[in-house]
This record gives sequence, structure tokens and C-alpha cells, in this order.
Amino acid sequence: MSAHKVAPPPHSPPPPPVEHCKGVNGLPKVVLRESRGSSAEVYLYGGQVTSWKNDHGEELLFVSSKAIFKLPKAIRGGIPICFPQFSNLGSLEQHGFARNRVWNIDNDPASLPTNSTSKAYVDLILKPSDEDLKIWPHSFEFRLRVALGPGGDLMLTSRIRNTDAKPFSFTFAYHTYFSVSDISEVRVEGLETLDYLDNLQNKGRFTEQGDAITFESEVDKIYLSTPTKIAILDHEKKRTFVIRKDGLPDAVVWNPWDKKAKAMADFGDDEYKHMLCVEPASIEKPITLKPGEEWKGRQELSAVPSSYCSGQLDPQKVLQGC
Ligand SMILES: O=P(O)(O)OC[C@H]1O[C@H](O)[C@H](O)[C@@H](O)[C@@H]1O
Repeated sequence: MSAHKVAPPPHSPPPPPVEHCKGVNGLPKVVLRESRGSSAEVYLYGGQVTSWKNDHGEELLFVSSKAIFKLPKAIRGGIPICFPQFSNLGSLEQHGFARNRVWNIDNDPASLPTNSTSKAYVDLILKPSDEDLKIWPHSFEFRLRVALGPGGDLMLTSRIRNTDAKPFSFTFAYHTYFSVSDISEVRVEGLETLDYLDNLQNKGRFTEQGDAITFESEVDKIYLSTPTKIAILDHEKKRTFVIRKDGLPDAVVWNPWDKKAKAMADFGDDEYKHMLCVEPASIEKPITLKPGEEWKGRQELSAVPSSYCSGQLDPQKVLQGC
């Protein structure tokens, strides 16, 4: 008799690829999920990615335990967007205002070519308010797409259009905070032998010497005319981040180290050991847009096991995408 046969439990539906919900302090955020398990979170505050997890649920970005999710302080970690000014290179506040404005969902994004079948993406838009126009008198539309690829890659595409009647110029960076096991075990490949401006030496211009970039003290450098691919090798985690970028010739490398860490209210004293910023940017040569023109800048992040390259931390293999 089959009277006692228990029906199999109903399958719970898979979580949606895009979910709009509330984050810290009730701030609106969007969660992206890919079917194999990777995920990302984007706050409308700052248009800022604050989480990127692989399909094992491991966090790949650094966000400070002391981050303040409250206007007007930018969120410390994830991927703040520096626009229309990087650092203090102009009359605006440090890193411009895009990172501490509330962005909107863009329900009518002008079409972007998609080369992926993923539905896990969101389009945001930032337009200047009347107050913004007083401090930076240029009309623009900034469209940001954040997308997760089927393999868990995180892609950010920025499109900035001049909707003004006169040209304007800006500098830009994706201020990406990577999570690393131990900064002293990390190497960056792809920037060796390049020229850089050293923020710790009055932006003086120097040429990088030696093989790879390793870390044993504070670093704050703007590498110039960098290749489209940069790798961060985390020896202890046996993980390599590969950064691919387009439209962004420069790359900032920043770690505040112990003294600066202590001086930052929204950053833990020892957290510098577990983060590294590598920031695809356009700084040395500001971008100029004529009325009606649009600029596009992209960064694509992947995290691969270092053993992916046959167990060798061979930078050339990583950079060639073996
Ligand atoms: O503290 P923030 O305004 O977020 O800036 C954090 C850092 O951003 C960049 O990496 C700059 O090159 C650094 O000079 C700066 O200290």
C-alpha cells in the first residue's frame, strides 16, 4: 500500500537574480545573484558595490567593520566611484561627489551590448542636483551597470554623457577595495617598470623598479599608461584577482598601512592587513566631453584559484589568462 507515501517537499524557487531590498541603516540596496551561487550587492547610496561573493559564499571585497553607512560619509570599502574628480586634483571635495550621492535605478538604460546570458545586473543613474550644479556647473548623465557574469565575474560599466551646452573635463576611478588574507603575502603583477606619480612624494614622477609589487609600508601611487590586465596574487589564500579594464589607462595602488589606518575614524587599526586598493582610473589625462558626447569606462573582476595556473604563481601566465 502506498497510503503513507510522503510527497517530496516542494522545491523552493531559486532566489531571484535581482532583488531590491534594504541594507544597513535601511538604505536601499540591490542584491544580484547568479545561478551558480555567486552574488553582489549594490547600494543606491554612492552607486556603490559593497559585496562580491564567489560561488562558495566567500567575500572578495573589503568593507571596513567601521564603515559608516550614513550620508554624507562615503562607505569605506567595496567599490566607491570617484567622479568628477579623483583625490584632491581640483576644487571639489576629495574624490568628487558621486560616492556620496543617492543614485536612482535607471529604468530606461540606453542599450548596452550584452555578451552574457546572465540576468543578474542592475542599471543605475546619477544626474546632478541643483546643489551639485552650484559646485560643478556641468549637466551630465552618469549611467552605471553592475553585472555578474555566469562564472561569477563582476563587471562595472560607466557611461558618462555630457548633456550640457559646453564641454567639460573630469577625472575618474573605480576605487576597488580587494579583500586579501595578509598584505605582506600579496603581489601585484602588471605594473612593474611603469611610471607612476607618488602621492606620498608630492605626486612626483618615478619609474617602478624590480619585479613585482609587494607591500611592507604605506603605498599610494598612480601608475600611468597601465596594461588592460592587472593581477593581484594572494599567496596565502591561493587566489588571484584579475582586473581587466577598458577606457581607464591609469591604476592607483593604495594601502594606508598602520599610521594612516589609525587616523581614519571609519577604518579599523589592523584592517590595512586585509585590504588592498587597486583602482582602474583616468587621472593623468582628464577626459573631456563635448556637448552630446559619451565616455565609457569598464572594469571586470575575476577571482581564480592560483592553482588555476598549474600551482605556479607565474605572473606571465596569469596576465596571459592561461
Ligand atoms: O579616505 P578617502 O577619501 O576615501 O581616500 C582614500 C585614498 O584614496 C586613494 O587611493 C588616494 O590615492 C589616497 O590618497 C586616499 O588616501
